[in-house]
Amino acid sequence: MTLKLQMLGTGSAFAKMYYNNNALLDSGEAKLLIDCGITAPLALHQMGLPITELDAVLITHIHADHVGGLEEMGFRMNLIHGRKPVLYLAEALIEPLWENTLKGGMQQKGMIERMEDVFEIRPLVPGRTADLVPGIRAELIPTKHIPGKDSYSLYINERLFYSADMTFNPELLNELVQERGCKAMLHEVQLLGEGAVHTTLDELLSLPPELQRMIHLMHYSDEIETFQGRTGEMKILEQQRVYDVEKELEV
Ligand SMILES: O=c1ccn([C@@H]2O[C@@H]3COP(=O)(O)O[C@H]3[C@H]2O)c(=O)[nH]1
Ligand SMILES: [Zn+2]
Ligand SMILES: [Zn+2]
Repeated sequence: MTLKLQMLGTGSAFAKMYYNNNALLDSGEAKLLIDCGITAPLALHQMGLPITELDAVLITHIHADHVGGLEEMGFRMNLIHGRKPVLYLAEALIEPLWENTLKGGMQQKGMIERMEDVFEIRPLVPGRTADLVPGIRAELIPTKHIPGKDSYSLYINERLFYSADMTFNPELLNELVQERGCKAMLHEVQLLGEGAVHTTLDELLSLPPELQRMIHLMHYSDEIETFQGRTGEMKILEQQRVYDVEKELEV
């Protein structure tokens, strides 16, 4: 079973040269979308991938570059295709995603009163590996991003770490490699400024070279071109390129 990765976008929240940092994982048997930001429907359209081809969506946290495309996804799937998209998310995100994000645009008296009326909700328990779609299982790992807002990274198929949005956590990265057999890391990076809510390039460059070699950078700002050749042993994920995870991303 070959796991393929295609980033719909590799941009940070306010990037204008890249779509939102949302990922398509294809196991050959099923397709999982990780996060569905504002630009995700447009990116999928440009990739020529119908939303009906997605077997499930997993949400890591509630920022618009990670959930801003769910209203369109929900309405199109239900109103045009007569299907509820499968939505995986931590139990702690279910209520705020509906009450604070989706309800405003999607609630319709007598027709759509709850998120369950437009999505097939599949709650995830952090720390427990769940079978998401055929060929893809994942464990939610609570990570620090915005104080007071829940946010989760992913450990996929006991070999691939997906940071989502998080501040620097070298202990976690070391533990994943040394104790859990991690073979590749897709990691967000903030290129400029202090890392208040993200992980900075300088922080990642402080990691040992052998760990850096496992890291592929994503969720970056428009300045990324000026950082070519300045990312140590780390590579920069290319937007919409299809990667064979084992052959091209694992060390
Ligand atoms: O305390 C805060 C809260 C938010 N922000 C910005 O808003 C963005 C929201 O999406 P993001 O998580 O990809 O990136 C965040 C940052 O760019 C910030 O800089 N500091
Ligand atoms: Zn983000
Ligand atoms: Zn965020």
